[in-house]
Amino acid sequence: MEPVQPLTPRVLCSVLSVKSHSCEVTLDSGRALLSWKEVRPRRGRERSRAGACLAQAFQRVRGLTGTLTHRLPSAGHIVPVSEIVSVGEADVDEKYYGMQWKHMCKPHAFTVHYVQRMKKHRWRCKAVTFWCSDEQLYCHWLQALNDLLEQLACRPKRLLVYINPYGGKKKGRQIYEKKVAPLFCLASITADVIVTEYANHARDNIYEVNLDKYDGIVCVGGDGMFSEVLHGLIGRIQKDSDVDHNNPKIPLSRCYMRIGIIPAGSTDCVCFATVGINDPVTSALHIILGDSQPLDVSAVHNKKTLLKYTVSLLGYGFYGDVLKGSEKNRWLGPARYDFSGFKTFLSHRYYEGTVSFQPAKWAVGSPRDNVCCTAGCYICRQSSKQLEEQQRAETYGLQHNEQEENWTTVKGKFMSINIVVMSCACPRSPKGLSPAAHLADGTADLILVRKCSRLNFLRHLIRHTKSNSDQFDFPFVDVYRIKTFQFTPKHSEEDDSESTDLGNIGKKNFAQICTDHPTCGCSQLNSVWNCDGETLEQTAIEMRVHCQLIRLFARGIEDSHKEDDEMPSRV
Ligand SMILES: Nc1ncnc2c1ncn2[C@@H]1O[C@H](COP(=O)(O)OP(=O)(O)OP(=O)(O)O)[C@@H](O)[C@H]1O
Repeated sequence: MEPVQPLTPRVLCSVLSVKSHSCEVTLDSGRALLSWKEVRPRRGRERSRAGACLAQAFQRVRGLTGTLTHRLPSAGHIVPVSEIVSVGEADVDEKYYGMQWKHMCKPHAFTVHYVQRMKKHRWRCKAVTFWCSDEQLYCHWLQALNDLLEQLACRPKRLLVYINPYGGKKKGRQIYEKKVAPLFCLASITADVIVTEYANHARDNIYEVNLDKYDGIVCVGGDGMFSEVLHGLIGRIQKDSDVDHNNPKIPLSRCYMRIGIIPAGSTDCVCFATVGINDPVTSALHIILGDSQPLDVSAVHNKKTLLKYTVSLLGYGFYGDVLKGSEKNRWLGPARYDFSGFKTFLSHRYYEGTVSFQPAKWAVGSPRDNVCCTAGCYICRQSSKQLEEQQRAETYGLQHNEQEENWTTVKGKFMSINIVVMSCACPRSPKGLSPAAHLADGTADLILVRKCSRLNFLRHLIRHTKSNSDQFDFPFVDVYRIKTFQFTPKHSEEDDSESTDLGNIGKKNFAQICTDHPTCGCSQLNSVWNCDGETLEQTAIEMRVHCQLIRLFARGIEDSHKEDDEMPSRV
């Protein structure tokens, strides 16, 4: 005979005390909700024994007779169990105990730490302490809450943390120690911390470390640091599964280990676009809750060599030049991007080349449909289903041959060519470069800005900063939803290096001079690619989007209207 399991009640309800107020506290295991609400004494009726007793005790201590009920707001609090950070025995302060509970036997208290949503997607960890006089009841509550938390299998227990001590304002280590480590400790997460000693330390370390020990990798730094971890993890997974990532046509193995980003850089674009804010505490809480957001990754190749992976921007022309210019002025800190942006705008360069791409015909959305990617995005979920079907088909040898699908080619002179895998929203441009781009739909948005006047280009740029204007609504801007892309500059590197033509050599040298003296008005032949904040040496590239290749400890940007509705009221 099977042992009989003790029956845990689906709903646990008790009158406990919160900050000297009697509250009806309910734990609904079925719906995984914890709620508490003040017990209001009704006129002409007696209070519950425990409630009356507690209220009297506090009234006596504080001399609040007759005023207690007026001081309490009536609305309650509801916290999903999935948003509880931890539950633990509370310190029963001697002084507090002596003063307020002296008429009772020994009080017992437990504290629930939970996520509270603030404005603009910011999260904070709040605490509420529940008091009761009955030890058995107290144990029952602790047990019930901890049992429910134990069932949340998505929560990480052991993390590998890389800190870039030189990213952004060089506060990575401080941010981790002061804001993040205490929260991890509260949530009983153990972390192995590595403070990087050189660029690419994290990437190289990921190739060597035993990843089975960890439930996730966390990087403390900016987009550059995230990119390091991304390259390390994707590279490691391909190596372990014998996939040649230098072959641009080959499907890559997906990485199921999640990456968390604690923002501490000059640009925290990936964090901002996946969480909605670059705030270390908010990101730490998303990690603790075990959020999981799939993310598309594009692989950029030159012939048969992998150059880089990108999750945000692959930009040629304006954004390539801004990055190149900013690198000369690193000493300016984050202000280097403004300075370089201004200089690049004044130089007003355009570049010639041929763009070819395969449109994502199967995609559910389009770049101009105004459907933004939010937490639980319908479009990304559709892609997850399609991806599963595709994988199933591949298992049965029914491979889909995309080589045969049509390519579109555009030749011309471009101010900028941007391919964005996500919206690229950041504090400066809250909508991003392509507001309707999705995090995990297996596509990228290609934005072609053809040669135009300086004024028109300025108008296009300014629209990125306004929430109600369409930056694509110009005759010189085209936007496409794509899955693969190729670019051949008019003056390819090979032509330049192999050519012995005197005219070409002269042109090349002249272009070099003019790069350093942009005000002379002649055009530099080629720009550089800005690949998630790093320059690529090659200009002739091909790119392919890999649907949901990695996962982040994030959930996408929560709908702010929904967020306001869900914002619990205070007791
Ligand atoms: N210990 C280290 N010393 C020097 N460079 C490092 C170190 N650790 C990491 N890096 C490199 O520093 C670069 C910038 O890091 P990070 O992104 O954290 O800061 P940032 O100020 O935001 O820079 P970015 O301009 O890339 O946004 C990354 O490319 C990373 O590879």
